[in-house]
Amino acid sequence: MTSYTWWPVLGAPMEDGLKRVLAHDFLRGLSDGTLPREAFGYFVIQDTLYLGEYARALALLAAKAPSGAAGTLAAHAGSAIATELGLHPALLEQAGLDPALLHTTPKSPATTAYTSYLLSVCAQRPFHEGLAAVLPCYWIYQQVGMALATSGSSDPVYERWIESYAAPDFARSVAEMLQVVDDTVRELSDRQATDMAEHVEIATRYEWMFWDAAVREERWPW
Ligand SMILES: Cc1ncc(CN)c(N)n1
Repeated sequence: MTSYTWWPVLGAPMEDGLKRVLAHDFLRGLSDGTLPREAFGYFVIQDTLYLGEYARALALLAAKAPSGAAGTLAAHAGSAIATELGLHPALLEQAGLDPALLHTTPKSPATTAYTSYLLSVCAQRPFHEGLAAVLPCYWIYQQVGMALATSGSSDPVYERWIESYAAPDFARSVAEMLQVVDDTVRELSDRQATDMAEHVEIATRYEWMFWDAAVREERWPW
């Protein structure tokens, strides 16, 4: 990471967030197999809802991107849906949960907040700010996948989830996005780089909140 131009500018808020994420009960439970199936199912369903909006956010960014990055972002908007979403129904089934829940569950408060934030930044703010908002989504999941893969999980369903984020295919797509971030940061003023760092910090907090909502099985008050 240290070889990237963006790392000194954007690395600190994500590293801090990553420590908190790795210490969270959700990921500890995924790793040692104690995570309740209900919390995992809640996460997978909410993640499906999240990924649909996330793909839209990437498509909005693709439309604003400089020509060198537009193709990468447009391709990612498609692959976010194809690869990650492809896994979710199978994970639910393997976990003994009903995949039909994918079609009947509404977005939770945390999912609503995170996806609304991503969509508004990508639609209404300059390209570099939107890019900063989606960066933790890539970087944190890759780091989580690699960290958890060192010991794996005794639970085969959780192990399958971990493997998907420790896989070379995911690493390749993260590397593509990190390169886009690098090319972007090189062209920015200090003020613009600070704006990026603020979005990285907010999105990193949302990543933590997303796992936290799953453990609490967060619901709307009515
Ligand atoms: C909430 C969330 N953040 C990130 C990722 C990884 N694309 C994800 N699947 N879900």
